[in-house]
Amino acid sequence: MISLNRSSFLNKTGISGSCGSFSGAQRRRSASVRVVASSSNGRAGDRNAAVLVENTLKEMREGSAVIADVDSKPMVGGGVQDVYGEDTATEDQFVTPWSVSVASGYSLLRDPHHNKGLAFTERERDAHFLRGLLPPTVASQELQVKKMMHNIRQYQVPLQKYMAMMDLQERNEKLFYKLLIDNVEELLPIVYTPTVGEACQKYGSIFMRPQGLFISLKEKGKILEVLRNWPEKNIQVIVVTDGERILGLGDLGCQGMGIPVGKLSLYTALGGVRPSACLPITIDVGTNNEKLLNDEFYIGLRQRRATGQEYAELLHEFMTAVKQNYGEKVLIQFEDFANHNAFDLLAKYGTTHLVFNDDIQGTASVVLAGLVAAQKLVGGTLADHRVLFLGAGEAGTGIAELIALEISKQTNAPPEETRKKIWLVDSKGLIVSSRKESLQHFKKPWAHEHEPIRELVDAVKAIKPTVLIGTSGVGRTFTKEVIEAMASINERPIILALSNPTSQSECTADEAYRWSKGRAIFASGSPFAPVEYEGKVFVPGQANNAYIFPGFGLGLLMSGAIRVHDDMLLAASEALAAQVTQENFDKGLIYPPFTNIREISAQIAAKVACKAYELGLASRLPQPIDMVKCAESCMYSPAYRSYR
Ligand SMILES: O=C([O-])CC(=O)C(=O)O
Ligand SMILES: [Mg+2]
Repeated sequence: MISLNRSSFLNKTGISGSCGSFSGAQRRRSASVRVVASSSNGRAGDRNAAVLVENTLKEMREGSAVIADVDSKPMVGGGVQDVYGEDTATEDQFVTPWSVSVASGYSLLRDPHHNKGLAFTERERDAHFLRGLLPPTVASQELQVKKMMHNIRQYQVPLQKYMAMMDLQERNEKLFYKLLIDNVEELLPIVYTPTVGEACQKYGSIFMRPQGLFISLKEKGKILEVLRNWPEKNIQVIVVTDGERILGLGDLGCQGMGIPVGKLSLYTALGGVRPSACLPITIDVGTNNEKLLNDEFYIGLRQRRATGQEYAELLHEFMTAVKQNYGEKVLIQFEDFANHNAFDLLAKYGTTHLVFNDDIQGTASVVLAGLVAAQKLVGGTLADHRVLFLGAGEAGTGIAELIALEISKQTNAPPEETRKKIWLVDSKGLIVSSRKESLQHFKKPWAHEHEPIRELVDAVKAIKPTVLIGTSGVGRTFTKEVIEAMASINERPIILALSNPTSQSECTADEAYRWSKGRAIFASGSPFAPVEYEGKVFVPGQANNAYIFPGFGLGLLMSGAIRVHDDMLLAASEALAAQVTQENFDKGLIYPPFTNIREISAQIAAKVACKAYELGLASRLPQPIDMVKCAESCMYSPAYRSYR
């Protein structure tokens, strides 16, 4: 192992003085540079490492170094500048030495960011001390993909496929993303809903290696230190959960970690954000899930959930530490918090941090996109619709609000008026004004004048909605009677069963098509296979926020946005709706397939970034001329790089 202090670093590299391609900020920070090269084999390793350090520093000047913080492309800008976090660096990083690790030999094979397995070329095997550590054959990345897909398809049980994918992510990150990008439709249900839900339920017993950062009540007062234990310094997106409402599966405590990990792998695969810029975090304040508390394999704090001031203080320390450590342009995505915290956190930090709640805002944006697109199939405008929700939590009220906002924009009517087209049913029945006093604050705008109605089917008959949306988290609640009632009112009823995973879906695709006699325009949160009904094949759409958040986040990062604004959500919806082709409409689809998701994400990112500039919320100047090109050019590529 070799450590170079500042003077030998500068002497050896010749960086002092002109500083080559290093920027002013990097130069200032060079006082804290420590270059560490390690090898597994003692003195020979030291010699090898010295050579590597020389070479790497040379390559760093040329901008082509194989160093731990660099993925194939920097997020924005060029050369090595982003490696040093020029835009996200805070004063504090001046006193935190960061190190550039040069892995070689055995440690290179064990480093998931750089490992290529059998794809290391002969020259690379010589140059990086890999001789003998690999069998003789050299394989292409394409062959590796083929082999991995073959292996994954052998597994009958989805959870086994999930574990194989997680194992790959920990072993060879680029191959993991190549697999996911090239086989997105097949692998999305594995690394994401529905399988990720089962993985969270069984997280303790399938736990092998920790992923992400765990911040529990034990870390109170030390969260900044915990953040600094994470190896990557240039973080741009954090997905954080407290595990209280994981999909529609309820409180899974610390085992909710599967969700931030899964969401961030989509940030990279679907949105092109560098993996090293992504940080999954689970905040563990306990769990009220008795089964987990009594499970000997449970990995979290064995106590009931902290609430009130204790909860608020921990969250506040977290939010403060994130800003202090990563600056104000790090995107914090709240995921799968329970209603009572989700709305409060968004309101509390929406004005001081770059925060986005995927369940409230991401889901709203994807559903609005579907409804905008559906106008091509049903005719008319959004303002012609009456919408009924089953479920009045984050997703339900979030979607309702965004629809009302869009109709207001289209018609110039105030939201108080446009909200009247939208009705919600919760566990007590239709939300009506006579219930107003006892309602949680986020339900109050939806308490319209009407007599109380207990059952969903009666609400359908009374309200006569054109659109029925399930956000209840309770499976099989769109019964035959409910769907038949929708079909008797509408020629083409729009039915969205959004709860996840599949077990919690309000109805299946088969039920929606069969009970509506093939007339429903149907989409669901979790994927369903195509359905054959009376000799015709119906392909259900997937109304999942995965269409939105990766491109939305990319747009925020591209523009250096400092706050999220509702108009950006509307822009994302319009961009997504515009991607639905005539061919998709001909199949009854209101969403494009996931196969082209990276192009779709680039379009969404471009529109979101444009809106950020328009609203004066973008900090990255000058504004790019061609936003789509800019989005595409800063997307991460999973292709192997050549290590000279
Ligand atoms: O994760 C998903 O599939 C969608 C989502 O945010 C949720 O259901 O909470
Ligand atoms: Mg969610």
